[in-house]
Amino acid sequence: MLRWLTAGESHGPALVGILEGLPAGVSVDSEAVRDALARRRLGYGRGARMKFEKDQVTFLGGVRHGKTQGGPIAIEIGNTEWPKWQKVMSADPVDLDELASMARNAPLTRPRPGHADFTGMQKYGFDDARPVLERASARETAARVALGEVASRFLADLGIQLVSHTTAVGAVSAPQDAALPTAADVAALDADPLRCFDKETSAAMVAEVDDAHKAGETLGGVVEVLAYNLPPGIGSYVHWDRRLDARLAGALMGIQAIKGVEVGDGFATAARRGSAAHDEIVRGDDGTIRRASNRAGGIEGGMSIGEVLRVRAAMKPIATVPRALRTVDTATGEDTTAHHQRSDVCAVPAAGVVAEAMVALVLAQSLLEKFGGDSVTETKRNIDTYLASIPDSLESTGV
Ligand SMILES: Cc1cc2nc3c(=O)[nH]c(=O)nc-3n(C[C@H](O)[C@H](O)[C@H](O)COP(=O)(O)O)c2cc1C
Ligand SMILES: C=C(O[C@@H]1CC(C(=O)O)=C[C@@H](OP(=O)(O)O)[C@H]1O)C(=O)O
Repeated sequence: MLRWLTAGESHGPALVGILEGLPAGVSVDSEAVRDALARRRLGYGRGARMKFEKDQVTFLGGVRHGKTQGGPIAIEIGNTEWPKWQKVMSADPVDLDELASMARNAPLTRPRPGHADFTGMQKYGFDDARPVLERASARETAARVALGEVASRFLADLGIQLVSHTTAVGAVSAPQDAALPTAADVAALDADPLRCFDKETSAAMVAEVDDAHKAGETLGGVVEVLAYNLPPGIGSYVHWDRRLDARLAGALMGIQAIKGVEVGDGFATAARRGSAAHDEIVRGDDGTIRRASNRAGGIEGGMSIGEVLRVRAAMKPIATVPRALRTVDTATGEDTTAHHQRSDVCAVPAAGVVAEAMVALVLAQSLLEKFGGDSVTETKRNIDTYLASIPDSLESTGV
């Protein structure tokens, strides 16, 4: 079973991610993880911290000479902000008088609506939102992207490629019928300020971010993740928690600020009549069975069907709004406005990279559940044997 965990605070010394259950023989190194993390920092509308902070990557275990070894993989991502926060975020007790004199340590008692601040204080018994926001912060997604990159390398060894892109920022959306980007388009997507595949839409998104910034506002949007060459039969219809769509939805929903998930045409499908909603099974020119369309987004009955997997996640606008929202000061009881320092205006492009990482982890987990394997070679052999065992009468796309 593939499982993963992250630990660490936004301004602590480092984040740590652990991935357990990946076979041996996956090619990955620090540079690959650094590149993945650099992609997460991209995007028009991100805040000051993205410009001056660097992600310092160290493998602490599980990889030797550029190959996974089959044991747990531990990756540390150092926070370069740490020197400024050493006292405030020290694990060991510190001189309280010194701490009291530090502006950086002033208790955060004006909880921000849309964040975990207020309820986190209630729930964990804090009189300061600092410990809440330190762990609730999306800085943690750096650890997920690091682990997701290792999972992506495994998928690539099996011939499966992932692509993520931005389909909406605020009220600006890419055309519904726009062509889907493929693995060959990833460099172009990463070079686009919003990671949007449609140039005209991207320019409109830049203008939308500029406008929001000027108005002291923030923006959300929608990202899409595509998986190519996924074999049919990953996941299962037999039980709710084995459904691939359920797992993907949970993983995407588990990203900070994601408030909606769609598989395939999702909500649009709900408005269609049945005959225009599903993907007819037809015989292609080469004689194999395929789908006449892919409205389902590559999943039926909780299983991959061999068509392109397509999932979307909707992100709410950044909650630390410069035009500060109303709150109550928990120290004085007075009505006030929320705490605000620096913040992103829009982090949708970064959320796409995080969503891609979560999809990579879930697909790797579901593939390993079906095919197992202690080495990548063994997993690959098991996939090939399964595909070869499907009778001619059932041969379809992806087989
Ligand atoms: C990549 C990424 C970057 C984010 N950056 C910020 C930020 O700079 N400021 C902020 O207030 N929220 C930011 N967020 C969102 C908050 O972390 C999120 O709104 C908060 O955790 C509450 O959302 P929840 O109710 O879904 O947990 C970011 C989210 C992601 C995915
Ligand atoms: C640090 C990252 O994102 C942070 C996520 C975040 C939040 O509230 O989620 C708030 C901001 O942190 P700070 O308040 O320290 O500037 C972002 O910069 C990162 O993505 O690496």
